[in-house]
Amino acid sequence: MNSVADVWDNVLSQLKGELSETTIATWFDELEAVDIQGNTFLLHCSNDFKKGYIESLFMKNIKASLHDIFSTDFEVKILDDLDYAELNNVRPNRQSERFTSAEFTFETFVVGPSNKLAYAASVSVAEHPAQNYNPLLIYGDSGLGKTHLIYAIANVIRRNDPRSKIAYVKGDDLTNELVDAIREGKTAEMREKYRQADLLLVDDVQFIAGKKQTQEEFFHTFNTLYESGRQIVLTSDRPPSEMTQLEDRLRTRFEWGLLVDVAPPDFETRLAIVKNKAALLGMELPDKISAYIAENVTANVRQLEGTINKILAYKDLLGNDTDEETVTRAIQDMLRRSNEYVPTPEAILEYISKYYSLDESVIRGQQRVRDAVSARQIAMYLIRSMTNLSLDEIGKVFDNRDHSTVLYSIQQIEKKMKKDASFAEMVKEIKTNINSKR
Ligand SMILES: Nc1ncnc2c1ncn2[C@@H]1O[C@H](COP(=O)(O)OP(=O)(O)OP(=O)(O)O)[C@@H](O)[C@H]1O
Repeated sequence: MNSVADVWDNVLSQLKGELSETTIATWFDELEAVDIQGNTFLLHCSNDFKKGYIESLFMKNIKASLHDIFSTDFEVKILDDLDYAELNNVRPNRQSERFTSAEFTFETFVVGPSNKLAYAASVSVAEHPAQNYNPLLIYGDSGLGKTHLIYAIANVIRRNDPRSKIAYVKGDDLTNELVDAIREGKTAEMREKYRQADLLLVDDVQFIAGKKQTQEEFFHTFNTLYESGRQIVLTSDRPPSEMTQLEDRLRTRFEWGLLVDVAPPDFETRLAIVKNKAALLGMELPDKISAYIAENVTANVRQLEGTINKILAYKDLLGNDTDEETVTRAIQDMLRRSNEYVPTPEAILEYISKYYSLDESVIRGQQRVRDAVSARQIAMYLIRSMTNLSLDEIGKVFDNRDHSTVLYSIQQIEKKMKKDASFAEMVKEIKTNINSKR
């Protein structure tokens, strides 16, 4: 099942077992599936009369079918034209909010030897777009501030010219978006969106490598923007020379402008980041404690942030001061997570298949029997939380499902774990057992 529309097709075929063909043809013909948001399935119907009729007579049937498909309860909401238009308008605004957020700015970015070149290049691009470095490509390991810097660029450009069109996309989403656009016959709209941008930001561009059609589209978008003097900023986890599956014509273009790397911060920078983050959270950390954190959490800034968030949570939960014991506990938690054994998706599937006594092919496949659905969702959740696979890559493991189906499954498990302690315990136990197989 690959999209909301596929889910809806499934619901309709289930309803055929309960309602007559005429009923379905008469009342359901103007309904279209729009989205799944959390546990709410959104439909749209322009005809108010039919909408009201379905709401009063058939909601139970729709909910029951969704329950059969996903083994969980759903709310169903039918949007009228006004709601529907609102839903579509809200989305673009959300993205632009990130560019005006005070969180990811140059002011909140701590500069040190490991990132000063990337910082200086970003400031230059923000102040003089498409003049000095086009494209700008920032590369480096995860959690070292690449996304922070491109948001900061967008922030300045938006501030200097509130009308500037900024397009932001993640490399893996670009492929998904293209697939959807092709399916819905909307490639022209998609092109328009990116080729009109004054500033194009592509985060984790390495994900387009090896994707033939995405690279083809991106090549033309790149050329259009570049030739008309618009700024392009890319981030990736490696330099273009190491993107083995990237087409040469893109590789050379990525290298036209400036390549800058971000490296793990040194002790002084880590210390400054710890102090900054703590201050932003309104927490006072004794110098000794800040230094202790900076000495022990060294891999990346995301871990430093995670440690500070944990200390804050312990303080809120336990009401204790930031003594060395609390901090050590928070750091150990962080480090344990980062040193964890990383199982392969195959190892996770193998364990779940035994646990549920289900054939692996059933878990990977499309069958919707109850156990298979739960086993599949748990497997997706565990692969996401125990490996570094992207949603897209996980989808491939499960019969080429798309990333939104994977995301949906993961959210279901997260919600169920929050609501149901014994279920959470069971998932934890499966995880521990997989970990113990190292
Ligand atoms: N030098 C820095 N100063 C302040 N905060 C930083 C710095 N570097 C990173 N951060 C913070 O660390 C977190 C992770 O950074 P970010 O998301 O930018 O990493 P990334 O390099 O894009 O990683 P990924 O490749 O995984 O997306 C963010 O909350 C960011 O604000």
